[in-house]
Amino acid sequence: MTAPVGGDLAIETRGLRKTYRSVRGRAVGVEGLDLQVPVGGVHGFLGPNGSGKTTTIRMLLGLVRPDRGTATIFGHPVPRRLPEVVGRVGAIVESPKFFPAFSARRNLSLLADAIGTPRSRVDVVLDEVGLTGRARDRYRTYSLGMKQRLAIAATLLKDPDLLIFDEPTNGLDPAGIREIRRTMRSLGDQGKTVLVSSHVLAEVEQIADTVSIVARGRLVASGRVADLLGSGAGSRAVRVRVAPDDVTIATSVLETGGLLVRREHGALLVEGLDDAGAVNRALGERGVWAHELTPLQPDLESVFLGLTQHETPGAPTRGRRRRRGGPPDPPAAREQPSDLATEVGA
Ligand SMILES: Nc1ncnc2c1ncn2[C@@H]1O[C@H](COP(=O)(O)OP(=O)(O)OP(=O)(O)O)[C@@H](O)[C@H]1O
Repeated sequence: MTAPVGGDLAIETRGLRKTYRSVRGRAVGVEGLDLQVPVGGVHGFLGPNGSGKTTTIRMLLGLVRPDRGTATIFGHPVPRRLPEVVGRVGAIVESPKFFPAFSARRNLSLLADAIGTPRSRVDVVLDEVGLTGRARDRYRTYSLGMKQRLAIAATLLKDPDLLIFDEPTNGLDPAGIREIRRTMRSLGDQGKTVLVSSHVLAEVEQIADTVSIVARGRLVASGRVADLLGSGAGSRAVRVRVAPDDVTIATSVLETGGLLVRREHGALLVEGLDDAGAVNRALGERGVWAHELTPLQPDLESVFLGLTQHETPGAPTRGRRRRRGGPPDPPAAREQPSDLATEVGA
């Protein structure tokens, strides 16, 4: 198991389970989920489509009743004691409704009145999400990204300590995604806790301090992003450059040594090694000298794929299984550092 994320927890679930009625009996939404979200910073809640992220968030917010298990927000059991803590929580689960013909400022002012928040907060939150310059324009003229930022602004009106965003960048273009990311990071830097669900790893990798990875309703890994990426544990792939005339012999030497070699942009991507020095040695023994030998760090995407791709229904969720047949797994998927084979769900 990775090192505990430590300190107080904004969210904790234990053995959380939710099934839905389906034509084929009961479908599992969440299966015994143990989740720990530390106070402060951005926590990525990651998993493929249908892995139970939305169901979990809906249970935390009292929108869906769990079959079993417990959940707390800032130590308050939810949904039972949700009223005690709801003032500290802002969430976007579905697209909120705004009046299309009203400006952002007018929409937020109405909302501030409705929830009993001073109107002075409106300009603060518009600034927070970078909408000050467009605050007087009608909502219907906004891009999708701006609409989503306004939704975030609405959740910030009551200055919550915990923000829960379910796939907030869905459908946005790269500029919109960047804006939302920037906003979430800034909230995390202010000491707020941001739980952001996503199935797009690359997005979360850049802003999350800690992550939980779920597959088929269960936790398969959690911890600090740096730990999950195996920092200090070494990389199991290297990029090798040799003289163009040596590419064929270098490929043959390395493949004979049991390594997987791919050509990529004029370089060789070598996978399946325990020690990058072995590549150098093997080449040197055949009189081939590398111009470049760069260990490659696995990214969160490959960690995620390694942990979630091979989950099969009813299978245990600890560790990973190798695919039968087919090409070898990518480096991070094939050989995770031991702290990746976390058993937080255990
Ligand atoms: N209201 C419902 N009725 C029946 N099954 C449901 C319902 N809501 C969710 N499910 C099922 O529960 C499982 C988990 O769904 P959920 O939406 O929580 O996953 P998710 O990780 O949020 O997925 P996505 O990234 O696609 O939003 C899926 O198999 C889904 O089909």
